[in-house]
Amino acid sequence: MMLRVEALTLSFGGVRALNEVGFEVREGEFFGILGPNGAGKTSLFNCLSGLVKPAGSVTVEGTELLGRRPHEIAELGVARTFQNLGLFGSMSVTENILVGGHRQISGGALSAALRWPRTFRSERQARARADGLVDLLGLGAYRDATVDTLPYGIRKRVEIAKAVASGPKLLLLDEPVAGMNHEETDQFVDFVLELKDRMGLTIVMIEHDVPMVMRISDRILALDFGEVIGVGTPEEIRHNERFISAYLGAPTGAGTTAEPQLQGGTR
Ligand SMILES: Nc1ncnc2c1ncn2[C@@H]1O[C@H](COP(=O)(O)OP(=O)(O)OP(=O)(O)O)[C@@H](O)[C@H]1O
Repeated sequence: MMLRVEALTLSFGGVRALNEVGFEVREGEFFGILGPNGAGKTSLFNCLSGLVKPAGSVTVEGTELLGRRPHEIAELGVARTFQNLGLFGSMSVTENILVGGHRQISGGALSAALRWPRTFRSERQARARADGLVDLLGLGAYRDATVDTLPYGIRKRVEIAKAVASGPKLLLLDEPVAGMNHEETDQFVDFVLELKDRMGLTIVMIEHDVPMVMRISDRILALDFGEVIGVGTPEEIRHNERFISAYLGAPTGAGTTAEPQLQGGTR
């Protein structure tokens, strides 16, 4: 199992942000996380990336993550993007990717995808590697562009390129299409699915755009008030009564499907 979360519980004072949360993500899955504001999605990601200290267990391919520091978790092959762009705006696309790839790898999915030799150490080689990633991700036209000058959708791609430059096996995407228009969102979906295939990634994604999550995910975890209210295929979640009422704020009649009403995810 790529990711196994068991009895994850996190409190802030009297607020229980996560309550006995458990689920599993299989290798190669695209796993979406949905829930209204305050459901605990960001808290969950913060647990997975070592930013907070919950109770419970989180294992990646059998290795316990809880108790490890964020850089140790990154070294175990877990990469993350944030809601706000984590880029150096005055640096070029390639320079940003070089920063992301500072954790040198000598094998793994990225090397395989780009056919790199097993050991690859020098600055020149690191640059060649970043160039390869730029091409792989269709960012060639922007290679030397300063990040601040690029459209938002492209900057988001650069951020993801930076996150995967270290050759992770598990990628955590935190609201990647927030702030994108429909066209940018569609392009992003194509981009991220190709990236996943090319690099053999497992992806876990938080996103408020319910139709997009339904479209892209193999399976979905639905959270509300820090608890799991459903895990299943998009079709199963779409018909899950607890999920529907969490989004609409009231119980709904039999046969109702959530999707037409679900655009924002706010209560
Ligand atoms: N640092 C904190 N201090 C106190 N309470 C917090 C903190 N972080 C989160 N919470 C609370 O924990 C609960 C879960 O919040 P969280 O941010 O994880 O939800 P979310 O699903 O990511 O929401 P959103 O969609 O708005 O980002 C909320 O009640 C929130 O107010």
